Amino acid sequence: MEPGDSASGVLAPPQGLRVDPETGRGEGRVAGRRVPCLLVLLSVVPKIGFSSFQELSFRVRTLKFCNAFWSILLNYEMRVIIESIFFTYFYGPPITAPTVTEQSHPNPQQPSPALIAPPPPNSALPNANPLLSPPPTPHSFAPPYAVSAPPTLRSSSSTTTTASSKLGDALADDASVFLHSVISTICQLPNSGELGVSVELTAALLAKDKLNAFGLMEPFNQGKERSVRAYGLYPTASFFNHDCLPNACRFDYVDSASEFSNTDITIRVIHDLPAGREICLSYFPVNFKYVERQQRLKEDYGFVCDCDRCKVEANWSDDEEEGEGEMNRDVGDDDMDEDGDDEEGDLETTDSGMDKEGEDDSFPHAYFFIRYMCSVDNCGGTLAPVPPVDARPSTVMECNVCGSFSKFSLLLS
Ligand SMILES: C[S@@+](CC[C@H](N)C(=O)[O-])C[C@H]1O[C@@H](n2cnc3c(N)ncnc32)[C@H](O)[C@@H]1O
Repeated sequence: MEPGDSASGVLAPPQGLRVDPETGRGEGRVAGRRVPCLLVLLSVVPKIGFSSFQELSFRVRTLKFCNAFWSILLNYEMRVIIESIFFTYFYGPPITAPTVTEQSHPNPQQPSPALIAPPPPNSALPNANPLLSPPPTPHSFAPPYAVSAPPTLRSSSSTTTTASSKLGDALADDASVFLHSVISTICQLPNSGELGVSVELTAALLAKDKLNAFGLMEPFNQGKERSVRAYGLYPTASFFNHDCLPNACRFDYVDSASEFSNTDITIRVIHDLPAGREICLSYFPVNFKYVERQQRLKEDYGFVCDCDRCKVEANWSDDEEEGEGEMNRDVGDDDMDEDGDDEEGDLETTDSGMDKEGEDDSFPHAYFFIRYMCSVDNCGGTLAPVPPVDARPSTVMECNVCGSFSKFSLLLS
């Protein structure tokens, strides 16, 4: 740790974390200095949260989690668009000096100004209280395990441009036409007459917003695919680009049994990073196969991934893909017990977390799977070191999906 880093292992702002242009990917988060793996990069409160409507019970439970979590629900689409407008008009200026650590809802009695106001009492929307009426339809478009943010929502050029000019050309489909009509009726935004909300803007905001949300997932269940229960928008966390071999990962503690359960997220690095290294998350569990990953990224995020792992796996046969799990274990038996290389040392690490010399060209990420992928069946979670407690480094790795802990022996050996 360095001066300014907190005793609980949070990276000192703001020099620790930059936002830099990344060729072909807009902007991305970059380590402003060497980041040791035990540090928490970000710990952030959602500016806006909303239920996925897939689980009615969750809506009730969010009230318990956090009073400041915006829980006045209309329906999903309605909330998305209103929230987006709110962001665009009121949070449009770029996040120039990111708040690296935000206190979790310091005063629930005074909701954050980021929380959008409920509609006026004379709202024309029928059944506005979600606890009284089921949602009209579950949404189908938001990805179930993802973080993403459109560059334009809070891009560096957004300070002076109007909302419509910075949102690009989203297609005005039926949903946006409908939403626009609803908004026009009920959404009494300050200055709305002056700013105007067109159908195109509505469509663009809808498209942007769905890329911005972090899904807060169902608890891990080995036999069941996890679905999203709620979404949160965490603007300071929205600059992380995707990599299929991430060097950081996201944790939330919605289901924590303790009194501290809430909708905050933390981003933690999984291994040491040199200054200048881009910091990436995986937008889905790391055990997804190549074809599945590419499809997800294309459909949900609009890009073709050409990360190091994809470059290698693009040439793999189906057999190799199928045998991946087995392969990992084989390689692990060879590597784990003997190498014990020291991540705290000065070796240049790749994004598989291994020093370059030790990598196998045909399967460079074997090392990543051994060290950083959870070994619990069907989990696919990423392991990150638990942050220090009272400035004492921990020796434990935590899985960001199933929450299991394992010994962190290699790093500290
Ligand atoms: C969460 S945002 C990340 C921040 C974004 N780059 C920006 O400038 O605002 C996700 C979007 O970034 C871009 N992106 C993220 N990872 C990428 C990657 N590995 N390759 C290409 N584009 C990527 C895609 O446009 C994606 O929809």
